[in-house]
Amino acid sequence: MASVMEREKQTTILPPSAPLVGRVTPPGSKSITNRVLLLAALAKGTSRITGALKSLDTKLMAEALRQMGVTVDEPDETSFIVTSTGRLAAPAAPLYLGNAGTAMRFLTAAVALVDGTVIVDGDAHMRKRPIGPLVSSLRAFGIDCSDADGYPPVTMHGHGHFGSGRVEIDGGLSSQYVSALLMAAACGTGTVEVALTGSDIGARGYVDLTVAAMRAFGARVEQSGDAAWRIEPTGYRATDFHVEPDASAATYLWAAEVLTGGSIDIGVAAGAFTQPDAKAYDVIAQFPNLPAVIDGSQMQDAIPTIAVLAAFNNHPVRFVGIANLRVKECDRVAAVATELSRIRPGLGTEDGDDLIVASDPALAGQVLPTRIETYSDHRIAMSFALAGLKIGGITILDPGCVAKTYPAYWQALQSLGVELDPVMGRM
Ligand SMILES: O=C(O)C1=C[C@@H](OP(=O)(O)O)[C@@H](O)[C@H](O)C1
Ligand SMILES: C=C(OP(=O)(O)O)C(=O)O
Repeated sequence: MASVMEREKQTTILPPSAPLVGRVTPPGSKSITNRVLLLAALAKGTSRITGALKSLDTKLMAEALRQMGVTVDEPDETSFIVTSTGRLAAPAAPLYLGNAGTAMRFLTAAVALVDGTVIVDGDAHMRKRPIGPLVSSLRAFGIDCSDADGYPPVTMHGHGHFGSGRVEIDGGLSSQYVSALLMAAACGTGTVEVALTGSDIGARGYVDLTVAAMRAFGARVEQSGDAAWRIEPTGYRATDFHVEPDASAATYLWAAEVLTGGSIDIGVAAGAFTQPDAKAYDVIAQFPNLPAVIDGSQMQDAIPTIAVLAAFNNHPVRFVGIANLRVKECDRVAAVATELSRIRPGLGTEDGDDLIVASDPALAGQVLPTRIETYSDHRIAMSFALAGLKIGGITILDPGCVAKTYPAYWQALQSLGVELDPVMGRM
């Protein structure tokens, strides 16, 4: 066994000798938790959020809201109780959002509702993730804000309201820009129209998720045509809200099930999710005959999962529509190609913005000692752990990075009978 000193630095997966069988419920959805935390903060009164995700990304959102005078209580492991005046107060210090894309983007628009100056910042990774299109769109709408050459930190000089009229946004790099504007727009002085310009948004399902959450908190938002939304200045109404489990987290369990020929009950049917990544279920279910070409544009966070699965497929797989993966927690196109090829040279290659996984069913059962670099990216850690279910010697470096969205991930694998060296607790 590895020494205590090494515990936080790595963990090695021992391929299970039997199919994985058991019950694991994924944690609450990150996307939905961070939407409803913000909407509850913009509503006057008390909202009880149950089934919520408690992880780095949602704790950073909750902390930022507290800095702006909102009371966010945490009575148990899966609930937040949010009490607000419906207004966000100017914080005494910059808001620090780590590498939480949802928190960074959603708050960049929402802090326009503050009467005063707010700095919205993240960690070194976030400072490389573009915010320029959102900031330019806010500026063109008449909101006084600036960024650092298209990247965080953002400095906002808010006037206590969002204004009214038409705000245009290029959501080509991130759908989160569109969601951010939509959520802030219900706190306008009049009707706001949010209109897409430029390239279409990749994962539209996330915008649908935003609209659904807004409606649950009393907003009136209607889609006009394919590329615009009209939002009435209703503000938000405090509401009790139950968050569904995280579909991206579910992809690791679905993949573990098909890879080991097991049976993992995640407590919710794939068809019951409202999040876009649930589309991955139908793809994963086709293993070991995954489609030869997979369009990842509508299930982006599931692509590292499916790419690792593809390594054991019966034939190669080309992933298309995944250029946005280059601006996630790390450049996931490069990271997946590099780390697959660390397992076996040529297993993953980049072709423009596409990813090609060569696939080799004979990998299963081999011992190929490999140290997987995770680039502080939870999804690289969680997806490459799947390779360790079939190949001996897979070591995941910095396993604690799963804390971003799935702090109990290693515990979940262990509860299904997977042995880890060292044994891992909650991150
Ligand atoms: O709106 C959301 O909750 C999310 C949108 C997606 O990001 P982009 O819109 O940047 O593609 C996704 O990758 C992210 O994990 C969550
Ligand atoms: C891209 C992701 O996160 P975010 O953009 O919210 O940081 C993710 O969770 O895979």
